[in-house]
Amino acid sequence: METKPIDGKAFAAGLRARIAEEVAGLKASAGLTPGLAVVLVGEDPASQVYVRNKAAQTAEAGMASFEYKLAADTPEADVLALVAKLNADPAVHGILVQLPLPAQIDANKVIAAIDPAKDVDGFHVVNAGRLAVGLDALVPCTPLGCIMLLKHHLGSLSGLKAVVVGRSNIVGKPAAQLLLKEDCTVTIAHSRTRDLPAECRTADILVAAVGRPEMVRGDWIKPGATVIDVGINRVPKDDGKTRLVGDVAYAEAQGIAGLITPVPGGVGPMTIACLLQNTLTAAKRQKGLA
Ligand SMILES: Nc1nc2c(c(=O)[nH]1)N[C@@H](CN(C=O)c1ccc(C(=O)N[C@@H](CCC(=O)O)C(=O)O)cc1)CN2
Repeated sequence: METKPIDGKAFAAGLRARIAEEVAGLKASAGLTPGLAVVLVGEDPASQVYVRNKAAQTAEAGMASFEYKLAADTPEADVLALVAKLNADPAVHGILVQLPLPAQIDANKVIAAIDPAKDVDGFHVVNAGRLAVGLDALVPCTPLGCIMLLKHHLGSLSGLKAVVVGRSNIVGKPAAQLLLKEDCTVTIAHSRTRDLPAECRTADILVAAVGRPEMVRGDWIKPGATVIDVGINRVPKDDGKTRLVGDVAYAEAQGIAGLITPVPGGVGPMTIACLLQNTLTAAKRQKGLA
């Protein structure tokens, strides 16, 4: 069987172009410029790259970008004060605090302080709860991107068996909720799941979001299944440099999976494109335009 790669980079570029067009239309018709504030605390190298890319892609889409870079030893109270200021700023429609945060800051407290209407990460319990009960919500960007890719390539997901490996609040749980909303039969598997390989082999759609390099082996995949690899793991190479691998052993999946997202170039680029989509949605809702 031929295994086809899902080109998330190209899909994300198309999505960003459509968002930019809508932003231009909103500016012209309603005088509204969506604004996104991104807060980075500390100097984690990967986070610095993600935040830089977020700011650049926000500006490219014609939105207003507000960047806040705070020192690694910033007290929690200062981050909460900044969030309160951004909540009250009418030019800011979306607020994102880059994760992970330094140890002195409780991420749950910071997320809880964000106005749910501006929570473009979709991590606030109000948005998680709204998603769970089927109300309009701001949905976490990475799982939203996974569902967009799946629907684009498979059409209807109704009736398909989906296994999500990983139960994080950021990816695993919302991905499962979104698949359920698409009428999939969903299992959330994790490190304590009995016979994880056998569970994975039942999946028409296998979502790997565990953060462990190449944990999902080729013989865990049902022939013809669609594999969505959310992992972004940096592993050492022989020459002392590093390379990115996913949570799925990509080479082993060849000839077994029907479709698979590569790492890099699969789910990753969808994260920022969906952040822009959420910012546009948040801005429109705040102005009563959606
Ligand atoms: N507040 C948040 N923090 C974090 C999130 C998030 O959604 N909200 N997700 C991740 C990091 N992330 C965005 O913040 C992110 C990860 C990966 C990519 C991406 O484009 N990956 C590329 C490869 C990039 C590389 O070379 O390192 C790909 O997979 O092709 C974008 C955004 C954690 N924190």
